[in-house]
Parts: sequence; C-alpha cells; structure tokens
Amino acid sequence: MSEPSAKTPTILIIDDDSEIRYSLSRVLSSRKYQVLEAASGELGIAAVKKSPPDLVFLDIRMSGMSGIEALQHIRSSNPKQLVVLMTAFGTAQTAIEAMKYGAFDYIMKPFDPQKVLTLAENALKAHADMRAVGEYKPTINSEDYKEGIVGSSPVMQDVFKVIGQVTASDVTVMVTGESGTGKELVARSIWKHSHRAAKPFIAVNCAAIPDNLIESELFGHEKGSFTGATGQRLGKFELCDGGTIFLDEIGDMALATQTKILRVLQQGEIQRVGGVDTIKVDVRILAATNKDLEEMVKAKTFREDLYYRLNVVRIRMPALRDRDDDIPQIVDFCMQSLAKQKKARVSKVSPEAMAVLTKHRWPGNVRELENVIYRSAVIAQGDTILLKDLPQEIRDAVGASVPAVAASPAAAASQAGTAAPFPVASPSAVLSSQVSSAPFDTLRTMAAETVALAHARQVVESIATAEPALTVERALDFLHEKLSDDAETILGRLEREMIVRVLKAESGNMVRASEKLGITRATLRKRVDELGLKI
Ligand SMILES: Nc1ncnc2c1ncn2[C@@H]1O[C@H](COP(=O)(O)OP(=O)(O)OP(=O)(O)O)[C@@H](O)[C@H]1O
Repeated sequence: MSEPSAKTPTILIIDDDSEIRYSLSRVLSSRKYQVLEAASGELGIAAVKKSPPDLVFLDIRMSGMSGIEALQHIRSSNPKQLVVLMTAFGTAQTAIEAMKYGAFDYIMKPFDPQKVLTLAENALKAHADMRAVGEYKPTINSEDYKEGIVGSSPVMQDVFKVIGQVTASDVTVMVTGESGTGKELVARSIWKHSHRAAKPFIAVNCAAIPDNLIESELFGHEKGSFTGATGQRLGKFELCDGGTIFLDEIGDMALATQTKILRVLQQGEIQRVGGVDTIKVDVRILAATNKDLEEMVKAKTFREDLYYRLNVVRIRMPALRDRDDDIPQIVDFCMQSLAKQKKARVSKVSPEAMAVLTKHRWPGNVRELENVIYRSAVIAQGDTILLKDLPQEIRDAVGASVPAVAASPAAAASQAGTAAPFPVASPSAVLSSQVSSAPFDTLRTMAAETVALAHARQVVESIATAEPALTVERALDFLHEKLSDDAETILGRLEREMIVRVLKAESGNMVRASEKLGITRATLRKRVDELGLKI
C-alpha cells in the first residue's frame, strides 16, 4: 500500500471481494484519485489508523468483521472520517443502519460508474468544506443565557429592558409578535424574575382548547355541571393561586370567556362552571397574541375593556428577519444546547451555510431556525453544518445551490415507486417537498428521529409474516413493550406518527385532517408547529 500524496485525494476501498476492489478502483482511478485497497475490515481499520484517507468505500458484508462493525471502529477513532457503505442489499434496514452509524452515504452493487464518481466528488467536497471551516469562534457561550432568550440587537435590548421593568410589579403584560418569536419565553422570564417565582407559572394555549372546554379548563367545574363532569375539578386559575398565568393566543378566546377573564382582572375572583360560590384568586395575568387585537376590537370580536386591561404594558417581539444580526448567536446557542443534551455534536457552521441562514426570511421565526439547526445538526456528518446539510427549501429560498447528490438506491426506489420494505420516515421527511428531490437528506433525518420505531415496526412485521394468525392486540403489546424503553413518551410518538399519516392521507388539508384526528384545526396547527412538521 503506497503512502497518499498531499494533494491528490486518497480513497480507500475496503472489501473482501477482489473483483469489486478491482472494478471500483478502475472507476475511481479514471479521475485524479489515489486509490488504496484493503481486503478486510481489520486491514482497513489499520490503514485508516496509519494514514486517514479522504474517503473510504466500505463493504457491508464481509467475511470476518462486518462493514458496520468496521464503520463503528473507524468513526469512533476518527469521527470526521467520511465513509460510503457498499451493499448488495438495498433495504431500508441497511440504509438506516448505515446512516445511524455515521456513514456519509451508501451505494448499491452493482455500481453505476457515474454514480460512484459523483458520490466520491460530493463526499470529497464535503470533506474539503469541513476542513476549510477550520477555527470557528462561537458568538456566544450558552451558559450566559440561562433564560434561553438570545439576542443582542437593539430591539432585543429594548425587550430585555422592559422585562426588567415589569418584574417588580404585578402589572399585566401583553406580548405581541409573529408566531415563534419567543413570546412565551418572555412571559416565563418575567415570571422567573418576579416575586411570584416560587409560585406556579401556568401557560394556557387558548387556541388549542375548544370553546366548550376552555371555561372549565380555566375556572374549573362542579360535579354534574355538564355531561362528563363526573367530579369537581379545579381550574388553572385556582391551581395557579399566587402565581402567574400566561394566556397564549388570547385573540382566539371566545367573547363569553373574555368576560370572565375581565372579572378576574377587575375583581380577582372566579366562579367554577356550574358553581355558585365566588372564589378569590391572586394570579398575575400575562397574555400573548399574534393577532391584530386592535382590528379585532374594531370588529367587536375582542372586548375593548379587556383589551385595555391586558394592554397595560406591551412588549412587541420583533420578527427574526428584522434582527438578522442575532441569527449567528441563536445558531450557536442551538448547537451548544444540542451538545449539552448529547443529541448532536456539531459545533461549527460553514461560512456559506451561515450566509444562507442569515439571509433567509424565517417566516416561522426563531422556532423555524431552531428546527432547521436541529435537523441540519442531525444530518451533518462531522462537527460542522455545511451548506448541503441545510434543508433544500431554505437553500432554494435564498438561491443557494449545492451540487446534486448522486442518485442513491433509496432515491431510485422512491422515484420508481418501489417502497422500502416498511414505510418509515420522519414527519418532516414525509410531508416535505424534499422527499423526491433529496431522499438522502430525508433518510438521515429519518434515521435520527425514527430509528427505534422503525426497528420495532420491522420486527412486528416480520412476526406477522411468519405468523399470519398474529392479532393486532399482540402486535400492539409488542410495540408497547418496545416503545416503553424509549425516552420519548409512547403517546407522543404515536401522536406524531398519526398526525403525519392523516395529514399525508388528506394531502395536507388541515380541516379534513383535524376532523379525522378529532381535534380542532387550531390544535392541529399548534401541534404541527411544535413538532416541526412541514406541510
Ligand atoms: N430569542 C430567542 N433565543 C433563543 N431561542 C428562542 C428565542 N426566541 C424564541 N426561541 C425559541 O423558539 C421557540 C418558540 O418560542 P416561543 O414558544 O416562546 O414563541 P411564541 O412567540 O410564543 O410562539 P407562538 O406564537 O407560536 O406560541 C422556542 O423553542 C424558544 O425556545
């Protein structure tokens, strides 16, 4: 094995099949690559240790050490090493395994020489881009932002000042701004710094609770006050006594409920639904909306007296596009949070990717940016988010292009309509327009988000095939047992899965999907946003 030269990119082929090594080596040598070969996983690991090549092509099935095992060894000693797995078995299982253990991509035998070359080119470009980033100086240290509100733009400085001013009193505060600008964060910050910090903070999303339930939710109810009221129940105001209640999306509150909120503000008292007693409560009210309340007052859909009561102090949250200087700080904050939670280990962003992030208009504001960073961090292979790791729709929106990724087996399968053996996909993947154009991005997101569920489902399916008499109950029992071990709650994961499926079946129609799911459209909208689903 000859030593790699400094300039020519080196590619190591690890395969126990000499014919494959020969043919792949011929294809790659037709470009200016220096090709090295290793006939087993063990020899390959030794070669990488001796002198890390720019790229490794690694066979998944070898006698002796398997490709996945070799991949784990290689990536644990050199997390930045780019590896493309080669497989004769293009199942979703293989793809998930490959991406889970950090392969850059996978390619199916027999090889299409053009695809091999494009894949090598893309991988080497990613490698070069990562190296080019070099020293990266984070703009902030997340430890300094215990509140989680990041930003040093003048508009955000003003927000911080007002937060400071309103913490000393019990004044009602109205936080306005587009969705995802941090209204709830601000409300929490006011509470944390107030004399009520030791008492509860309860956030109520008025848009997510159906009109017929909101009063019971807020004020509680007496036994028998309506069908289903089988016992007495305390509402949020009573539960929050001494604390702070945050009425989010207050513009969605029905007029009848608005009247009762006014009573709390004026007299500090509530009445449970179906009750006759007046109950005194000591609760500070903070409210938020992304609606134009002034217009609603004019249209008489929002009570004017309540509007003035709530609007004693107004904090206007700026849209992210109006403070794009804060974007690098928020990006660094998100990456550091991910590292702290051990969810991803990216710590850098390439200048090209950062340029796109700062140029994008961010209609979903910080929530959207946060989701994009989380998604890109999962997709990124090394410690750096590169331009190619950003979602295609973000790149397209600012007109930034990256070379097309070689058509992968997964791409071929999805385009030909030959579905993977089991239909696993992340919500964003299923619903995103990227599905057909960038299936590999999709696959990486998918590998991170749903790998456990995918495994469970595949096992259930294989049991069902082997045992046609398998009942749904038994399959569910099995899934339950499997899912119980996972960090995310079972219902949370099932809810996510169901929302994705129903939205897909209804072609993204929110009204029809919410009817099928048995929730309001507003609740569905909120869950879609919270789960970061793209529709
Ligand atoms: N300045 C910020 N720095 C860091 N993270 C932020 C900032 N602003 C918002 N976020 C994050 O963005 C997400 C959305 O924030 P939040 O829920 O407070 O927004 P919102 O305006 O209340 O949204 P909605 O109107 O949809 O309820 C949260 O995950 C929050 O942590």
